[in-house]
This record gives sequence, C-alpha cells and structure tokens, in this order.
Amino acid sequence: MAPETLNARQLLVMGVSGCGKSTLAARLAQGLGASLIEGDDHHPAANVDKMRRGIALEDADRLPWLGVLGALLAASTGPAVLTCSALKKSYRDRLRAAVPGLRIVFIELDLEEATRRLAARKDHFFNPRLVASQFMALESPVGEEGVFRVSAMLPQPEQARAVAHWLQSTAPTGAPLVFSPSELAFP
Ligand SMILES: Nc1ncnc2c1ncn2[C@@H]1O[C@H](COP(=O)(O)OP(=O)(O)OP(=O)(O)O)[C@@H](O)[C@H]1O
Ligand SMILES: O=C(O)[C@H](O)[C@@H](O)[C@H](O)[C@H](O)CO
Repeated sequence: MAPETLNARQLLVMGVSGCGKSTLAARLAQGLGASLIEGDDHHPAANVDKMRRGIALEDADRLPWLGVLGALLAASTGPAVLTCSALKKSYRDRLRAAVPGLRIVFIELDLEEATRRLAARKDHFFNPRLVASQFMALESPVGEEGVFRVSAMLPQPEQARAVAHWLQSTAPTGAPLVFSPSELAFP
C-alpha cells in the first residue's frame, strides 16, 4: 500500500496476550499526543469472565467487541492508538473496514516468553492457561498492508523509536501529518 493510502491518524497495536501492547501503546500515545483506547477495557463482562476462568474466546465472543473498538477508533477526532489482540486476519479486516488504511504495529512474541510473562503477571484477568490458545488463533499479519512488526524482546524505548521511525518514513506526502513523532518525544 502506498504511504498516501495509509491512515495518518489511527494506529492499532496488536499481538497475543502479554506481548506488551498496553505498555508500548501507552508510550506511543504519550509521544504522539494521541488518545489511548485500551481494547481490554471494552470486553463485555462475559468475555472477561470466560478469560478469567481459562476459557478461550471464540469468534462469536470477539466480533461484537471488535465492532465496538472499530467504532471508537473511527470516531476519534484526534490521533488515537488502539490496543487489541486482533489475532485473526478477519478481525483486522473488521477494524480496517471501520478505519480504512489502518496502520498496524504487530508485537511479535514467542510462546516461551509469553508463558513466562503471563506467569509473572499477577493482577490481570487473563488466565495464563490460555496462552497456547492465543498462538493457535494467531494469524500473523506480516505481509499485510500497513503492518510494521516489532520484536517483543526489544527494550520498550527501542520499540517506540522503531515505530516512530516507521511512522515518519511512511507518512503520507502532501497530507497534514497528524502523527508527528520526533525522536525527542521517545527518549
Ligand atoms: N519490551 C518489553 N520487554 C520486556 N517486558 C515487557 C516489554 N513490554 C512489556 N513487558 C512486560 O510484559 C508484560 C505484559 O505486558 P502488557 O500488559 O503491556 O502486554 P499486553 O499485550 O497488553 O497484555 P494483555 O493483552 O494481556 O493485557 C508486563 O509484565 C510488561 O511489563
Ligand atoms: O482476543 C483475545 O483472546 C483477547 O483479546 C485476549 O488477547 C485478551 O483480551 C488480552 O490479551 C488480555 O490479556
């Protein structure tokens, strides 16, 4: 996709549970002067309850949630960063339908490190028993248009700088740059 057709205002940060979506998205939102939409905050209570009990979500659980997230992102008046697992291509396509040309940052993590991180995380509804199901559901977005992959193993400031560089280097020409990342904003 040519930079011109990429969305300059909204950004999705995706990946399996524990990859670091919330951490990186918060930093990006701060550095970009964007609002943060935390996907987990919009799961219906029934989804949270399932995940707490160690029952993996299915398409029927996720589709209404994706609808809400797409609508929120599309309605954002200024720049916005959304966190959402967006594990399958059909889920991402739903978000793209709401926000054409959506830019996507994919944080790539392997099962071993995900298992370690989730076991270490104590105050979260996501049941660590579900970690393998996340990888079973995951369809890598690498190769899809508007996608930037970043390793989950990079220190978080380096991740943010890499994303900022990607945003800058693919900024639409001639269009007002709503995301105006600068190295200074990502110390
Ligand atoms: N770049 C990083 N390097 C090492 N650890 C990290 C990094 N980013 C996040 N973490 C740690 O990994 C754990 C998961 O991070 P975080 O909650 O941001 O992931 P998440 O993808 O938002 O997870 P979930 O979707 O389950 O809420 C946290 O303990 C966090 O401190
Ligand atoms: O699609 C899913 O299975 C869910 O969105 C999960 O990924 C969790 O909500 C999230 O990661 C919180 O731990």
